[in-house]
Amino acid sequence: MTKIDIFSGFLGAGKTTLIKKLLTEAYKGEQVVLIENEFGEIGIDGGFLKEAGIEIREMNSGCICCSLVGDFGEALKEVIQKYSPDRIIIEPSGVGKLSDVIKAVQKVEGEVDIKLNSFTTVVDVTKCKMYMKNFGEFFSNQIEYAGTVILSRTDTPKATDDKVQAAVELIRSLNQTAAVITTPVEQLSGAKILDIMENNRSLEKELMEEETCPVCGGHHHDHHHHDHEHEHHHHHDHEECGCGHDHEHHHHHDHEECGCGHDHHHGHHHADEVFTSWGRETVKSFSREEIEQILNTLSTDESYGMILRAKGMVSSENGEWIYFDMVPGEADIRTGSPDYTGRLCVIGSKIDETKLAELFGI
Ligand SMILES: Nc1nc2c(ncn2[C@@H]2O[C@H](COP(=O)(O)OP(=O)(O)OP(=O)(O)O)[C@@H](O)[C@H]2O)c(=O)[nH]1
Repeated sequence: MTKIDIFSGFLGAGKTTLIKKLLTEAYKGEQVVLIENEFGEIGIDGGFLKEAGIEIREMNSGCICCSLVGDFGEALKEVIQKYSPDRIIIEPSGVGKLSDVIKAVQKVEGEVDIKLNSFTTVVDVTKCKMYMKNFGEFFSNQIEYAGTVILSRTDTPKATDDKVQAAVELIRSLNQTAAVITTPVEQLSGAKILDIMENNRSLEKELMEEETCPVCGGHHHDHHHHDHEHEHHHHHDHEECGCGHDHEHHHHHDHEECGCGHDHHHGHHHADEVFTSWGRETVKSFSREEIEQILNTLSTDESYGMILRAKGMVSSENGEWIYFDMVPGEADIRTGSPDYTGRLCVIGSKIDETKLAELFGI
């Protein structure tokens, strides 16, 4: 039996950071396979995880949701047959829909020995409101279908109590049952996080399970079995055409774009209609100051489009490599070991690729 853990989350939310923590603190000793579905031209996360000895299968393809159902099922079966791992971690594209991933896994559930173990969504607490407003279709889906929501960046000064509270309320408006983790993740052990993800027990439920039930006064073990268990319902119920899309309110006209033969119009957007990724390989060297400047420009200058994410590794003049990771208003720049070539990736909405190339001077 292979357990499947899905970690969804918008671009830059902190999925990889969380997965790394769980790999060392919670999944130790287990045979784990990570399946990533990167949106973008370059799968930048692949490298370091590969170094950690973990198998990765990347599927860089434009039509994310359909390709998920297509290659994804095969990839999943192949991995299970080849490795029979204890666990498979799926990190879907940041702009994918969690419901699509869940459906894709359910489709192979009958064919191989797997258990859909957990669906977790990482949400950047500082951007929750803004993303929900601008990219609700993708962002909200990830929250709606989550068993656990983990707030990231609750450790930063921007995350005031009011802000965290407001984010929790927004999340609650979409999902009443998920456990929402608001404690900064570094204060929790990986094992603790895994326990929350797998068991998602509300305090109410824990109280119910105590020897003397605070509600009925009886003992729940042995003969007294009351029905106080509130099972969580994940939304598994729209499975019609097998392409992984929700066609509930859609009429089937004759538009065939993504190969699944169904109509995805009427307010239903593919990630690649809304988000663009711009990626380059480059041998150009940059100084730390240049990268700082560029990232600052991307954060503040709207003429480049609505930039959601920039990430890369480039060489610098002194032989060191500069690694950067940026979400609007927040850039992490560090040095690291040389990579096989310099890589840049910028993701956003309505981005101006020509201007981006000019900005990076390539
Ligand atoms: N301060 C703080 N930084 C975080 C937290 N989580 C993630 N980050 C930082 O945010 C950046 C992006 O994190 P990743 O883990 O790569 O995010 P991701 O969701 O995997 O990103 P994509 O793969 O691009 O979708 C990195 O620089 C992380 O160090 C957090 O809880 N607190």
